[in-house]
Amino acid sequence: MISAAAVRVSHPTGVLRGRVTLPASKSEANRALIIRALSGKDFPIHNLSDANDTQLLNRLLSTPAGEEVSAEDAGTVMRFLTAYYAATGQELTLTGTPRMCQRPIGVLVDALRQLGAQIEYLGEEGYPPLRMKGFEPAGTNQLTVRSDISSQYISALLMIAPLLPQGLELTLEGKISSEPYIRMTLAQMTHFGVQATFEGQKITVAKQEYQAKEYTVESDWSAASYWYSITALAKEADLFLPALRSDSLQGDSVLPVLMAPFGVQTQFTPEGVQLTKKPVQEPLAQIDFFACPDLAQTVAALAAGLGLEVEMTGLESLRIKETDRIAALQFELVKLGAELREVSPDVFKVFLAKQPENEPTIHTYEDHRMAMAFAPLALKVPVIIEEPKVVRKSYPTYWNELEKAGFALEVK
Ligand SMILES: O=C(O)C1=C[C@@H](OP(=O)(O)O)[C@@H](O)[C@H](O)C1
Ligand SMILES: C=C(OP(=O)(O)O)C(=O)O
Repeated sequence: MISAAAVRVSHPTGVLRGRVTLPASKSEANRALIIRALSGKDFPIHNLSDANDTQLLNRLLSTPAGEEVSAEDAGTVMRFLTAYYAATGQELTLTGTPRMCQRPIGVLVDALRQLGAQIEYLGEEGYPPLRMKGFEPAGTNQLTVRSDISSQYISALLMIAPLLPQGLELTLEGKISSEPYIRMTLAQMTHFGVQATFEGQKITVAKQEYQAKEYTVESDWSAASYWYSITALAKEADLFLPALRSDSLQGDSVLPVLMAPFGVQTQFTPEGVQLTKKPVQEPLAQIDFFACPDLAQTVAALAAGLGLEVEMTGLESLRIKETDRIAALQFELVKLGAELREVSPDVFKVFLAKQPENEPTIHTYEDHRMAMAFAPLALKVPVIIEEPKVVRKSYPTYWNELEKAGFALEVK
């Protein structure tokens, strides 16, 4: 099924009970893998994600790098490896899918060049592919970097910071987008014995050594969002999601608060969370995704499915992800009878526009989150999801889990 051109998804009863398996967080896993490689030490990383983004990075770090390395469509792999290969002075070409070569990397390359990395653009200035040509410390440890485009540049720089001759003093310029991911990076560095300070717009990391220490990756809250949406759209739902914690490092663990107005009750237990369907409350007037951009598609599709009009802000970074996610949402929501319109600069609103199509076919734009965010709508009308294999990026077992939860899947 995973290789089919499309899959028709429906749910005969609308009633869901039981236990769901989630992938481990690819964000946490990929940080642990980079830190382990930088430490030069060996230690176990438990619950490593089976997501392609993580499997790919693990493979690339555990075999000698060839002349050309592909980060495929994985943003963290591309950005974290750029800094890793720079700091370790490796000479090779780093590239990715055609879409990856449209995702900007100039902020990171500029910063690494200031530190002494020799990096050449092989295509368009500011974008992969990159030719990594070695590292000669430049004598500066003070950098100012824009923080309003992608937090992945900052995380990449922070992880190599303790290896630099004088550490790093990083001043963040502008709004700090996806900030919880920066805090996740610092928390994982602390776990491995590296101290840093983050005050206002300034992050300081002295030269230090990473310590070997076991690490257990938490389940992925971004993946959990699809089960929140399923719970909200179901007639009745009681679902258990294992290995999620209330003291999570992941910013997407804001879901219990975000999803309560949509009628999802979250109960934490020592083993994970129990989701229960409740009546929809007064929905939030406006939801800001600046700190949790990966939840935007889930919420936009859910609002359309529930027939709720919701204002969304903080969507700037969506244009440079796996696809232009704003454009993708605008094209696909129409099929569900909704419209995503920019009502003022940076404020988007899901409007209810017309009757939904009978059996909409959702195009997924090589974006895992388009497939996963729209499949839950099968609880309202059968939906056809194109290119279902896209889920392998972060949640390869997604379709099996839907089947276990009573969804009917028919390969097209
Ligand atoms: O650091 C990370 O693990 C991530 C940071 C976020 O990207 P941006 O910082 O580019 O918003 C997020 O969207 C992505 O899925 C994972
Ligand atoms: C944006 C994402 O990933 P990345 O930037 O790491 O490709 C994502 O998983 O939604």
